[in-house]
Order: sequence, then structure tokens, then C-alpha cells
Amino acid sequence: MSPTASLRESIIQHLRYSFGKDPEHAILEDWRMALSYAVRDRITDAWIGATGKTYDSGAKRVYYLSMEFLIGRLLEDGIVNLELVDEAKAVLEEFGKDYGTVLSDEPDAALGNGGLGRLAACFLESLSTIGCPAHGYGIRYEHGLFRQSFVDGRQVEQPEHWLEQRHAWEFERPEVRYRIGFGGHVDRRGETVRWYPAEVVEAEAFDTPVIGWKGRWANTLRLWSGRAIHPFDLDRFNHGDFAGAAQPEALARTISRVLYPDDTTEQGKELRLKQEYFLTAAALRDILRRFNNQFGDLRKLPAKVAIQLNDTHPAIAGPELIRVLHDERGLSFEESMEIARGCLSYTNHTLLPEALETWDETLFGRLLPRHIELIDQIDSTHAKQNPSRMNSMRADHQVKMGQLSFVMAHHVNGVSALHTELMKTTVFEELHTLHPDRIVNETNGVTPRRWLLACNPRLAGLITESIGEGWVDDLEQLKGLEPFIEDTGWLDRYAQVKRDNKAELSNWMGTTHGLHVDPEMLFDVQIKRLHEYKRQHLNILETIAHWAEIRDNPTADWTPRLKLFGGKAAPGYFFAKDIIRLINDAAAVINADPVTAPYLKIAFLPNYNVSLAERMIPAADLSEQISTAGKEASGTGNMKFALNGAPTVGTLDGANVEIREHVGAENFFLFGMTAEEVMERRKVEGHAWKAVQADPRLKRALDLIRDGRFSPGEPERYHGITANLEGADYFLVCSDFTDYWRAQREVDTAFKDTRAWAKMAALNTARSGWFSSDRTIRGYMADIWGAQSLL
Ligand SMILES: [N-]=[N+]=N[C@]1([C@H](N)O)O[C@H](CO)[C@@H](O)[C@H](O)[C@H]1O
Repeated sequence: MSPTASLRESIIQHLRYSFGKDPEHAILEDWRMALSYAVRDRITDAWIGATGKTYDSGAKRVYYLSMEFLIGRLLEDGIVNLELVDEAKAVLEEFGKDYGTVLSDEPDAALGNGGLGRLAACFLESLSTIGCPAHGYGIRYEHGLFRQSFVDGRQVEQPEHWLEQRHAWEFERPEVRYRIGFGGHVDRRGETVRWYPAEVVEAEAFDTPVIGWKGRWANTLRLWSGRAIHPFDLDRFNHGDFAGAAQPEALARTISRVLYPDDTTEQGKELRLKQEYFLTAAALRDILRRFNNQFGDLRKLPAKVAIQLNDTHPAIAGPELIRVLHDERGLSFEESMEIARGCLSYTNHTLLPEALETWDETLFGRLLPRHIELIDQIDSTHAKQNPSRMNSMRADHQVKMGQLSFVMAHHVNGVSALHTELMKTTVFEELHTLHPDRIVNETNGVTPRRWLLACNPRLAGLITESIGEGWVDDLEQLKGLEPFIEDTGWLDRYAQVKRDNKAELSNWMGTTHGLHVDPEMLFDVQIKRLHEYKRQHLNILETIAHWAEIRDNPTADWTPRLKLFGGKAAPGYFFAKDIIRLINDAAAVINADPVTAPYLKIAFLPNYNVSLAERMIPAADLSEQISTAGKEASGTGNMKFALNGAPTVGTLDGANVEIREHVGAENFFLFGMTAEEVMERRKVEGHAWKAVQADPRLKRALDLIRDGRFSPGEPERYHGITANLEGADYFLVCSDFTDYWRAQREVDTAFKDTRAWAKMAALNTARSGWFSSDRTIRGYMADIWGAQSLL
């Protein structure tokens, strides 16, 4: 039977027997679910096969612990990785269903905030593509990252409900439950130490298979959901306390109810710490159960188990593993600490002081009374082993999770070359001196299956036609495109792909948001979380200055530009929310200006998420990566844009540095201070004011904002922003403005020469192969985990 016929049969079978529908009466969601089940069946075969091979081989396993997995949608990922796109399209077409419409019916699994969460998802897909035995461990949040909408230009948050629709991709595992304790007290009898938690919640497993390229392997993402041991209190019910009767269930579910919406900022909230311990303790229980079933001798643990901590969020893993090995299994503290350290490695994702997790010792001690004791013992053991050590992880009545993670890890890695070097000279300076071989670099990457093959089929088709399909799991083969780039005919086809992608996005913006834009404009895109260090306010300042300049000289040969924004601000981050409002207010005025309308438009698309990124990135001409140098640890959107033929306007920050090295300085619009120059500039008294006085364009843009040009009814609305920029301006928006303006005008000039621009764009694609998450994962496997592919 042909693959199409076999897929058709599976879909019809599932429509009928899984959803009780025949094609005539099936609704869109039925078709989406039936297709999903048909794809899931094929994934499950690979999954069970991989699980068996892993067990039989006795291979070392990788465990990726993360509070976030920003998965997005999974149906298209399954179809593409199983190479069933044409088959799925053919079957749906036969029944008059549109492939894109069926795919878009799936809600995003928004179980993450931004780069850190998406990186975890790309890593799992690469681990499966490579055939490296691995599990992802996370939390099955009932509500992922909030839905964003705009009311009068302001961000409004609404709860996200991904689980309210039927979800095809998880298998509930009622047999996999662990009791996780909190609070209570520690009892000591001689050498025996026992922790008696006051509150116990059950963690129940929900498994999602993660398929790799060509369906050759599939690993497991195991997400924990909070359950009450005794969900219903009948006694209280019988006494008429109906709410009280349901309370045990409600309390337990609270732990996995919602994702904390902060990106690169710690919360310090008790529930967050409970979530972190809940995930970590359940994961370690599961890891040790599987290890015991297969190997038994705990001294072998480091040889068979590699546990990666995705930032400090699961850092409690060190003390928890020691607690189980020492308190429950009777090994000595020293041996338990060595075995634990032999298993654990930690990735740092940010240097921002406000993002480095530190917990108040009282809160920590109340919630985890045994762990704080073990942390003190870890700290004193480390001090004994390193007499010259100054800084304790327990200073100032805090528990410093960054130091704990470093001390309890055999390797610590940064996520870009620049970031890793800065780790050694800033946050981990002393620990790096004490342990000079522990820090390694593993520059981030992105999966080319989702971020090129699936989201940009036009470009993927042209590439495969030109160099074959080997690039899909060996992305550096894209270099093979360079000879084609010299052929103007091929280059024109490359440019046409971008034009068609832009037309598709314009149509979509027209139908869904009533935003009608000319696809011939330069699509200048900044999509990422809202944060001052990412400097969306520098972008809108330049846009306003540009608008004013066009109004001065409307007949000049301006390059028509569409400024596209997307991104959420943490609900409590008011300065970031003000930047969103300013962008929307400026858009309202500038888009309505007949003088400049042909040359400048602004659009802020609401509810930016993985699926919207997949729609916007293939249509981008220019990638905005304009963070203050030294602040963006890596960035991963920057890699996706370069891969999809959007040159970067950016600073020497994070992975921008390596992108520029790979694509060539001539194919990158560099501006701004370096990380060192930033440190120097901050020492200059009144650096912002000086910059404003030196640049009339900047001054005028600030004046327009301060005078209420974009908030006529409330002139003082943005005084918070202008006062900050003309005052402290910690992220040096004003000091980098003039050079940013220069770079943007260079972009205008370059874009006019369509062939030269197409060449620059194509060279970005051809030379971005190194930024595949397959390359990154191979680095972790070799440098950190000592894990092998079983393919
Ligand atoms: N947390 N955190 N950190 C980040 C991102 N915000 O999620 O991790 C990402 C993944 O490593 C980085 O690319 C990004 O620069 C960094 O800020």
C-alpha cells in the first residue's frame, strides 16, 4: 500500500473509531485529531523501538531537566520528520480540507517564556534526530504562557487554555506517580537522619514522544502533573463544606497549574520554589527507579546517567540526590556528593543579576528543611576542599543557586563564546579560578527541521533541489549553495522565495489583523520577549526619528520599510509594558500619516509565540538583534533569521558575534559598543545626556515622545521612558543611537540593490549551518555527557 493510501486508511480509521465520525460529519478539530493520531501511531512505533534499543544496549542516558519546554505545535513537526507532507496534503485535499487550516487548529503548547524554553524543545528534537537516548523532564502546566492582546495599545493578559482542547500528543501514565514532600521537620537518631514532610503531593507522569528526522528514533518528554493523594474529602462534603471537600485536589493541582511568566528575572515566590523541587524530586525518583531496574550499583550512576540542569531552576537536584543517596540509601555524605557531582552539569543562560536565583534562607528552610542542611554541608565541604575560597553559597542569609549549581556540577557551560568568557570574569570569577577546567562553551543552536524545512518550504525546496536533502540533518552542507549564489538565475529564484513568503505574511496580516502592507517594503523584524536589555525602545526611537526625517524631506529616495514587532512583557514589568504601548501609539500616528505612509509602516502583532515566529521569520528581510553588548547570553532568534535569509542589524553581543564570523562581516550590519566599551561608557558621567546633545535626531525623537505627540490625550504618558533614557539609561540606548541610525541607513542603501541584497541574504543561509542544534547537542554529548548515538 502506498504511503498516501496507508495514511488515508489510518485517518479514516481514527475518525471513525477514535472520534465516532465519518468524513461527511467530521469537524475541523476531528480532522486535526484523526490526522494527529495517524501520525502519532507511526511515531509510537519508532518510540517503542528506541526505548527497547536503549534498554538492550545498556547505554548511558541523558536527562534534561527544565522548568520550560516551549514546544509550540507538534502535528506539523511529526508530519515533516516522518516525511509525510505530500501524503497528508493529498489525503486532506481529497476530502476538501486545507492542510494549513488543519495544522493551525492545534493550540501551541506554550510551556515556556522564550529562548531558554525553546532551546530545550530544539534540543530534544536534535537528541532524537541524532539517536541519543534521552528524557526531557518538565512540568505539565495546565496554563502555559499567558495570551497577549492589546486594548488601546496596552498589553492585556488572559490565561492560556491549551488543555481545554483535545490534545493528541500525550500519554497519561497513571502507574508512574511519586509522592513529593514539602515543609515538616528533620528527625535525627544517631547517624540516621529522616525528613518528615508536612505536606505531600503526588507527581503523575504524562509522556510525549519526541520524533527525530526520518522517524528513526524517538525520545520521551515526561511532564509532571500535581495530584492529591486523597483528592476528595467526603467528610467535609457531608458537612456541607463543598469547597472544602474539593480543596485537597485544588491545592495539589496548584503546583502545576501555571507557568511563571517571567523571562530572565527570578520570582522568589514560594510556589515557584515548590514547582522547582516538585519537578526535580519527581525526575530524580524516576531516574533512580529506571537505573535500579537496570544497573543497581549506585556507584555506576555517573557512568550511566547524565543530568543537565537547564539554568538554576532545577539546581535543587544536587542536594536532593545527596539526600536520597545519603539519607535513604546509606552512602556516606562525601561519596553521595561525588556521585551526584559525577552526574550533574549546569547551563547558565544569563548574567543579569536579577535573573540569578537566590532564595531567602527562612523560606527555603521552611519548605525544604533537610535540603538547607545538606547545602550547608556541601558549602563547608567545598570550603574545606578550597581553603582560599572567599564567597559562600550561603552568604547574606540567602541560598545562591548559581553557586550551588556550579559546585555540584562536573561541567558548567555558557551558551555563546562571548557569554562563556564573560561568565569567567563576572558571576563565576572566583569559582572559575578555583575550578579552571569546569566551564566550557556550547553555543546555542536551532533545529533546522522546524526552523527551515517546516516553516519555509519554498526555501527548503529550492535548497534540496540544488544540493539534495542531506542538509536537513547535516546543516553545514548548506555551504554547498555558495556556487549557486554566483548564478544570477538561481539568485533570482532565491529572491522570489522571499517575495512569496512576504506576500503570504502580508495576506495573513490582512485577513487576521486588518493590517494591509505592501510586500515590496523592507520587512524589518524584531520579535522576542520585551526587556530593556533587548532595546525595543532603541528600535522605536530610531523609527520615530526616521519618520520625522521623511516628513522633512518626503520626496527623497527613501527605502519603504515595514517595522514589525512581536513579544510579550512579563505582567509585572511595567517599563516593558510601557514600551509596548509606545510602539502601538507611535504606529497609530505614523501609519495614519499620508506624507510618510508609502515609506514607513509599523505593526505590532499580538500574542507572539512559536507558531507566529514560524510565520514571520521566513518573510523577514532584516533581523533586529540590538541588545546592549554583554547582556544577551546568546539569542536563538538571530540564528533562525540568518538561516531564513534575513541579514542581521546588530551589536557584538551573544551569538551575534559568531553569526557575523560565520556569515562574513560584509553580510552583517554591525553597530554599537562592544561589551568592554559598554562597561567604560557607563563610567562616563551623564553619558545619556551627552549623547542626546550630540545627536539632534535623537533629541527630536525624545522631544516628540515627551511632548505627547503619540499620546495627545496624555502628554506625560511616556515621561517614565524619556526620563530614564535621558537619565540613567543603564542599557545605553542613547549612546548607541547614532551608530544604530548609521547602520539602518546603510541597510536602506543596500536593500535598493535587489541582487546584491539577495546575495547577502543567500550567503546568510549558506553559512548558518553551524547554528544547528544538532551541532550543539553533539558538543554536549562529547564535552559534557559522554553519551553516544545508538543510530
Ligand atoms: N533565561 N534565560 N536566558 C535566555 C532567554 N532569555 O531565555 O536563554 C536563551 C537560551 O540560552 C538565550 O539565547 C538568551 O540570550 C537568554 O537571555
